[in-house]
Amino acid sequence: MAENQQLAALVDACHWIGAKGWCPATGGNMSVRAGAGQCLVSESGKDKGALRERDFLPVDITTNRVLDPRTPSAETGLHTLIYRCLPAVGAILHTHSVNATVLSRVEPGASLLLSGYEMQKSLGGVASHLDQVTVPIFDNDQDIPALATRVAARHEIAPLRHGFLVRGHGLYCWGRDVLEARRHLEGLEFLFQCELQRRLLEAR
Ligand SMILES: CSC[C@@H](O)[C@@H](O)C(=O)COP(=O)(O)O
Ligand SMILES: [Zn+2]
Repeated sequence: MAENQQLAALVDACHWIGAKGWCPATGGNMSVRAGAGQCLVSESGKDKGALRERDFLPVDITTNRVLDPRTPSAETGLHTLIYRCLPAVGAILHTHSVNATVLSRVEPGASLLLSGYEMQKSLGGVASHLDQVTVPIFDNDQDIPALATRVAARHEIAPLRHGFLVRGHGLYCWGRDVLEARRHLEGLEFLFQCELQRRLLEAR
C-alpha cells in the first residue's frame, strides 16, 4: 500500500482506538514508516482519538532528527528504535488501556507469558493455542533514551516479535502495515482481558 494510504489507514486506526477507550486523556502515540529513512509520528499532547493526517510529523529513523517545527511524541525514541530493530515493521501503535496498564503491574516478571488461547493466532507467526507467546515487560522510565537502550539490549538477546508492555504505562505493538498492527493490538488486548480475568478468578 502506498505511503499516503498507510497514513490514511493510521488516522482511521487512531479513531478506532479512541472509540475503544485505549488512549484516554491524550495518552498513546502512533506512527508509520515513510520513505527516505523517515517515519511519521503523532504530534505530542494531542487527543490521539481525534488525529488528522496533518498531525503526523516526519522524523529521521537513524538520527531521531525532527523534520518539522512542531514537537512529535515524547516517546518518539521508542518508535525509531523499533523501526531500526525490525526493518519489516511498517506501523506502530502505542496505547494506554486499563487492561495493559493493570496486567503489566500485576505480573512481577520481565515477561507476560500467554498460552492456551486460540486468539494467540491473531499474532503473526503463531500457529497454535499450544505455542507460548512472550510479551516482554519493561519497567517504566521517564527517560525515553534509557528505556530505548533497555529495549534494544533485550532485542539483542531475544528478538522482539509483536509488541511489549511498559509497566504501569501501556502497550507498544506493531505490524508490517497498519492493518497488521491493528490486528495485533486487538488480539493482544483480547488476550490481556482474558488473562486478567483468569488470574482474578483463579485467585479466589
Ligand atoms: C497522558 S500522559 C502520557 C504521556 O506521558 C505518554 O506516555 C504518551 O503516551 C503520550 O505522549 P505524547 O507526547 O502525546 O505522545
Ligand atoms: Zn505512553
